[in-house]
Amino acid sequence: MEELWSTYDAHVASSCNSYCLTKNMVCEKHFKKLPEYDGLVSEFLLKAWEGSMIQSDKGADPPDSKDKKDEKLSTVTNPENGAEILIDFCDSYKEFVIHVLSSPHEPLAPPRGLNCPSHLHLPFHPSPHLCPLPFVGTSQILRLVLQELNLFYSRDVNGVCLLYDLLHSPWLQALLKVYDCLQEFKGKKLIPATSHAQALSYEVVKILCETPKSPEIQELRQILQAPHLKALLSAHDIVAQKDFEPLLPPLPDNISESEEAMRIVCLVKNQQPLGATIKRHEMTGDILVARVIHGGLAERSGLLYAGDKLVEVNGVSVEGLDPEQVIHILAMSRGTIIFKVVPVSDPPVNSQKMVYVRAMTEYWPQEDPAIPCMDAGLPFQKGDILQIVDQNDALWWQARKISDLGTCAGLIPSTHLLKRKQREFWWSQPYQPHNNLKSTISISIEEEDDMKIDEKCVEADEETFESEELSEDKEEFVGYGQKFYIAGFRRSMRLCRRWSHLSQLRAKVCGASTCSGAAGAPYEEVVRYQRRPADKHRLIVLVGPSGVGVNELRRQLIELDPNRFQSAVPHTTRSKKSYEMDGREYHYVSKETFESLMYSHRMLEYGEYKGHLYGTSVDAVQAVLDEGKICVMDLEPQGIQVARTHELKPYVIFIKPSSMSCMKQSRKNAKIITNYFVDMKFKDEDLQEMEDLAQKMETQFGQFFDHVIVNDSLQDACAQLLSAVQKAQEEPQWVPATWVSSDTES
Ligand SMILES: Nc1ncnc2c1ncn2[C@@H]1O[C@H](COP(=O)(O)OP(=O)(O)OP(=O)(O)O)[C@@H](O)[C@H]1O
Repeated sequence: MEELWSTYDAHVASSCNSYCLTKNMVCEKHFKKLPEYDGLVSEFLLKAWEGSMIQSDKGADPPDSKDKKDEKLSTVTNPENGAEILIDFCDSYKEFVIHVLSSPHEPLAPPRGLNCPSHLHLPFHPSPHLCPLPFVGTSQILRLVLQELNLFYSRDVNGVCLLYDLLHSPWLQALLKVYDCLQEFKGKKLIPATSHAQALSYEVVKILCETPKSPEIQELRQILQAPHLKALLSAHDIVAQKDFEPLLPPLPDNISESEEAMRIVCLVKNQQPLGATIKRHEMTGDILVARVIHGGLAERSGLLYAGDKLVEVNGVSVEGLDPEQVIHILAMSRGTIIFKVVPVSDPPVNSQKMVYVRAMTEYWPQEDPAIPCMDAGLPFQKGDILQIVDQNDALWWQARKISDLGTCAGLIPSTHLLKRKQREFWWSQPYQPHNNLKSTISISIEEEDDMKIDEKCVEADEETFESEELSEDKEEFVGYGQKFYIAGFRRSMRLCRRWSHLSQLRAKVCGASTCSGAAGAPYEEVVRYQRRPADKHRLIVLVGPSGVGVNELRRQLIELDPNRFQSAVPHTTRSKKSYEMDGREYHYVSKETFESLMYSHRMLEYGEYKGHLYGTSVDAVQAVLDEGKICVMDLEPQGIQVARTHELKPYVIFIKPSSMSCMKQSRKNAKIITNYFVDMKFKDEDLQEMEDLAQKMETQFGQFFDHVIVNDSLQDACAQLLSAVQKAQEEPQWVPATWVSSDTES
């Protein structure tokens, strides 16, 4: 019985309190508060509760648990019972509040519950004055509620303790005070007290100068003459003297019943574009709002929607006009533009979620005659991350660059449209490079030829080769003067990377593979990825034109902390030399094993050099990552696509040459590794070639580069590399969405 009651009490008590709160909150808007009712309610509840307890105590025998349901019923139906009185009172109190609010000028009658139980002897002094109420804040109401709760608190009513603590908490009180302040200001229309505050200030200063000096006068003069206050008053006057509220023309009196409902929209033109495009309806010839650009003036006004029919612009009827003529009227208008529109019956709702994509191609609206409005187009470059805000239109989406999220969105071609454009272009101009859309599909034969090394050189003296390779082996064996051995720097492997057979071999394998599967997609959906400390590290891939310093930087990074950074051990089919160890310089495997790795796409890169196969496998990279280290590898750009899997999550850093003049200076003593000379100095042609190649790489593969480092000063470049590698592992980065969706295998 007691358990039943306590639950019930807590419920009724909180209901009654919420009535008080509701009453006060509603009343405050219209009438003076009636504090006597608040006290009355609590007093009444308390007495009713005591009454009910007396009733329950009077019950002859303690009830059995099986009868609990019946008891609850009898509790409610017994007229002498406190619970019923409580409920009855709450109902009548609610009715009373509603009555007072709905008919404020009628004389007050006491609430029903307050008259009935004579044994409670409640005093009742209704306030005869109901007049408009000054603002009574929520924090004040809370204070009153707390006062009432105090009564319950002192008598240890069940559940009140908790409620009291909650309502009494300083954070709630502070929050409500802030809320009150905001509410108070919300209702106020801000009108300047004077539009000549600056002149007034000068006047005051003048008077102060003439009055006898005192510290207060001195201080006030200083304040009024401070430049920031002068600037503030000047800004105030500029705003105060302007009338920003456009005046709408009066509605005509003679609007017939049958006339379509019109909306008159008034926009104040500023430096920004209007943010809407128009079109002509093919059948009716009506001028319609085609789209409203997100974040633009029209969208922010909330008054124009795609599909609205334009009737007039600045009082000029648009009937029979071309969209261009309407645009001309808009362009000529200054200040306020008034549209008369027939609103669309069903304004479109954008319920799509925001999508982020990486642009895999570049787009220049100025060079695209098909764009509905050139000025509304959003130009972007390969690798830009775009926030797509609207995909309602099948052909033209709306997007922003994440580097510029505060601006209004722009039009970009949809995936479907961009692919169609690419197809049309390829069919129509097979021999021309595209002006505004450059393919992301793998390297063309012509350009690939530019990237591979001159075969004449490769066919140079084999003997020189052997002897030079041997001497390099020895040098490499001692690990650049260090006590540890660094794999993956052998000259044969590096030359092999550049060797033309690489692309030929890859062409054979990829004919049947999916390695260029997503190459044609103009946008790649991306998400923010933050590597958790327990996750494996991301693979670091360095890319750059031959001779730019990729290997030098990689070596310096590894030497900096060999326990943290490591290369993957490559595979080769050549036989092991006497001083070599399997798994240190290379993994020595048979041609069959190598080919099986190749055909099962477990090779990130591979090539042939002097009749032997060389390459780096996914497993070799994984082995480094499994040890908890960061694997740093050097890849030809064509290999990036293969490495882009959720398994390795590569972070690609492009090493870029600096300007020719800087390079001539910095590479004075540098040596190129070639297959025909050892320790050859850079010639001007080499540097020029490096620059050209870097440009080609950026144009073709720039969309895959997560970071670019210009290798001018070796020390700076190395510091930048270290910081980029740390960021890649520790800070959130944009990665393809497929890498993080758990069910997707890439
Ligand atoms: N910033 C720099 N300043 C001076 N010399 C540099 C700089 N960066 C690299 N070098 C030197 O340039 C030469 C070529 O560098 P490196 O061997 O790293 O080129 P690479 O990009 O790996 O080319 P490849 O792939 O053809 O081996 C080396 O002698 C290296 O020490």
